[in-house]
Order: sequence, then structure tokens, then C-alpha cells
Amino acid sequence: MSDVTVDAYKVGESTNIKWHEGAVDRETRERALGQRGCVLWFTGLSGSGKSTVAYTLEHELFKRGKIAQVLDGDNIRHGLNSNLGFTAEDREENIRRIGEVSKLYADSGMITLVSFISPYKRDRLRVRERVGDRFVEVYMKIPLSVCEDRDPKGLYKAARAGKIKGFTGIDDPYEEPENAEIEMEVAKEDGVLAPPREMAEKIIEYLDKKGFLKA
Ligand SMILES: Nc1ncnc2c1ncn2[C@@H]1O[C@H](COP(=O)(O)OS(=O)(=O)O)[C@@H](OP(=O)(O)O)[C@H]1O
Ligand SMILES: Nc1ncnc2c1ncn2[C@@H]1O[C@H](COP(=O)(O)OP(=O)(O)O)[C@@H](O)[C@H]1O
Repeated sequence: MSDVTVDAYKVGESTNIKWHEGAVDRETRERALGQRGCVLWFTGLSGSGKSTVAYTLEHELFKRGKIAQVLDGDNIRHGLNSNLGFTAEDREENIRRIGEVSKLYADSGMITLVSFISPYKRDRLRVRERVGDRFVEVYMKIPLSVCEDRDPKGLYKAARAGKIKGFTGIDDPYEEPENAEIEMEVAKEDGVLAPPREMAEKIIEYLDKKGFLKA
């Protein structure tokens, strides 16, 4: 180690660290699993159906012998990210951390379903760049009025009453994706919203077409 400069081992604030390659690479792992690791990034307002569709998809994939794992904002905020709130800085750190975790999952061959509001374009773009071409953005393009009518946790009501400050869509921003690979929205013809299982099927078709369901 003494012949190596300290700078060569500096990443961010960490010094004297070195990257180790394992003997089993991602492709080998993927062949064993019969699928390709990827990150499906569900973004959208609270109540837009991110968790419902992600968990439905996880189950539908499992029934087809494919292994997926949901990383859900509410759940992750109970543990790994329990020290973060909802300021722009905390949301940024929330997305950075879970972006890194999702990359690790995808590297292990997992079909990784990430369900976070992730309201800022820049934060989502950073994860896209980190993960690369295995990143698939799924935009739950559900109007605020629909989410607010659903209000399963009563949070919109509390936000409208001023009991929650900085609630996304009410008094905090949501920056819509412009080029999401997949969009879920009410049908233009009849204004009907597909049930979660149909949405999951649409995503499975996409994964199949892109070759993620075999290795
Ligand atoms: N101020 C504020 N704004 C938005 N959401 C709030 C807020 N306070 C609490 N909650 C609850 O936290 C859930 C969102 O957490 P996320 O980690 O997905 O948020 S973010 O990506 O960091 O913006 C979100 O869950 P979902 O409804 O599943 O999206 C809410 O239940
Ligand atoms: N496609 C859908 N059609 C009708 N209701 C839905 C659909 N997807 C989700 N929901 C309902 O909307 C509410 C919010 O869904 P949820 O998955 O908790 O949203 P999010 O994770 O984005 O906050 C739940 O009550 C859920 O049953």
C-alpha cells in the first residue's frame, strides 16, 4: 500500500479505500437466475398508486418464476432513511441513498421495484445516470384531484388544513418526468383508469420486450 498515493484511494469523503472485484460477475448471477437485474423507478404523487402497482407487479413476476423486490419509500423511511424528513435536501439524500441501494440490488440480478415520490427531476436523473441503461422510469401520471380524492392516509386532508407543511402537490413541488419509459394514466377516450393488475401486465410486456426476463 505504501507506494500508492492517498488520492488514488479517495472517493467523496472516504480515504484509503479500494474497489474489490468478485469472482462471480453480474452476468453469471443473471444466468443462474434467468433474468436481468434492472431498476424500475416508480415516481408520482402520494396516492398515485406507486406501491399498489409495484407490489402487484412483484407478485405477478413471482408467479412467472421471476424474482423482484419492492423498495418502498414509506418502508425505507422506517429504517435506513429514518433520519430524513421532507425538506428538499432530505428528499435529495433519500433518493441518492435508495438510488445506490437499488443499483446494488440490480447488480445482484434482482428486478428492483423502487416506489418513491422522488419529486425532483435532478435527483431522478442522477439515479438514472448511476444505474445506466437498466433504469426504467415508470411515471404514475395520475391527476392530483384523483390522488386527493383517494387520500388513503388522510394526508391531503391534513395538508389542506395546514397540519402538514410542505406536502407534495399541495405546497411542495412535483416535477413531472418528460421522458419516462412507461406512463400510467387515465385513458384519453373514456377517462377510465386501468386496474393495478393491468398496469402490472403492461410493465411485464415492456420488460419482456427489452429482454429483462431472460438471461
Ligand atoms: N410532506 C410530505 N410530502 C409527501 N409525502 C409525505 C410528506 N409527509 C409524509 N409523507 C409520506 O411519506 C411518503 C413519501 O415518502 P418518499 O420517501 O417517497 O418521499 S420523497 O421521495 O422523498 O419525496 C408518502 O407516501 P406515499 O403516499 O406512499 O407516496 C406519504 O405517506
Ligand atoms: N389502478 C388503480 N385503480 C384504482 N385505485 C388504485 C389504483 N392503484 C392504486 N389505487 C388505490 O389508490 C390508493 C393509493 O395507492 P398507493 O399504492 O398507496 O399510492 P402511493 O404508493 O403512490 O402513495 C390506494 O387506496 C389504492 O388501493
